Amino acid sequence: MSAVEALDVRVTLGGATILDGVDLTVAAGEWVAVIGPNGAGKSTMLRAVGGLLPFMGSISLFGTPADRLPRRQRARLVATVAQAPVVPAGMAVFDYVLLGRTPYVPPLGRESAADLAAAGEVLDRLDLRRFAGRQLATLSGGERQRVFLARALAQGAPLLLLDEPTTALDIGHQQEVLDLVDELRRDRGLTVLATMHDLSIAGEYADRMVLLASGRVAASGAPRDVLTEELLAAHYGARVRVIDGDHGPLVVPVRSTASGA
Ligand SMILES: Nc1ncnc2c1ncn2[C@@H]1O[C@H](COP(=O)(O)OP(=O)(O)OP(=O)(O)O)[C@@H](O)[C@H]1O
Repeated sequence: MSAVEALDVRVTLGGATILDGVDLTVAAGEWVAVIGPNGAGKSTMLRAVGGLLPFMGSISLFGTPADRLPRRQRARLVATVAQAPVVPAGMAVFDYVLLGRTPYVPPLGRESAADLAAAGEVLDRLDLRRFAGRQLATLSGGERQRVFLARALAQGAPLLLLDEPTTALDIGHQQEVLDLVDELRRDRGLTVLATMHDLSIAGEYADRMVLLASGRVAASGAPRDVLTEELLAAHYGARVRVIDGDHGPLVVPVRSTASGA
């Protein structure tokens, strides 16, 4: 069964067509990276899959049409890390991560010992325990980004939607976070749909890629089929060399000869 099956998804915002008939399938346990230039519609696609905006067409999650999933049930299936999540003012890191357990807390009830343990375990795995009592607002951008991921992981959902999960992270933390997500994918069969701007990193971790351009799928397939010099020139206007890496193609930007010495 597919974790995500999106067919002919169309989104209009402010009178403009943002997604213009996008098809996207993600098999359970797969990691699919959505790439494409700024404004292509990557975040919009993730938000449609996550139920965060209205769309036309159809999206099914684990075989159930998304619009038939009650909110609470959807939250047990899909966890999203947005690009810039709204952070409640004055909230401590542990309490924020604990919000991930909301879909399991009975109405008017309190978090159980298991919920507290789940939040603590994620903090440990992301090496964030020392920040547990700190106010979220006092963390650095990269620390905060890992806390956002921690909250999503605490949700324990089988589908993880990541919108640019590594933008604020240094190279070591980028690898730490993506390796952890990959490990969870192997251990728990987690499915990952992620927008990613770093094409080499996307190619190393993703099984498949979908290249969006102007709200349509311009290419999709294995990283080596999508990360080609021709496609990247055509859709990003980028001069790059693509070289073979151990785990996928590596994309190296090349300076224009006209501006070189
Ligand atoms: N509420 C809105 N009204 C009008 N246009 C919108 C609205 N929200 C988003 N857009 C436009 O939709 C397009 C796609 O936005 P989206 O955030 O999905 O792009 P993206 O591919 O994720 O880009 P980036 O790489 O810059 O994050 C952009 O041109 C954006 O300006």
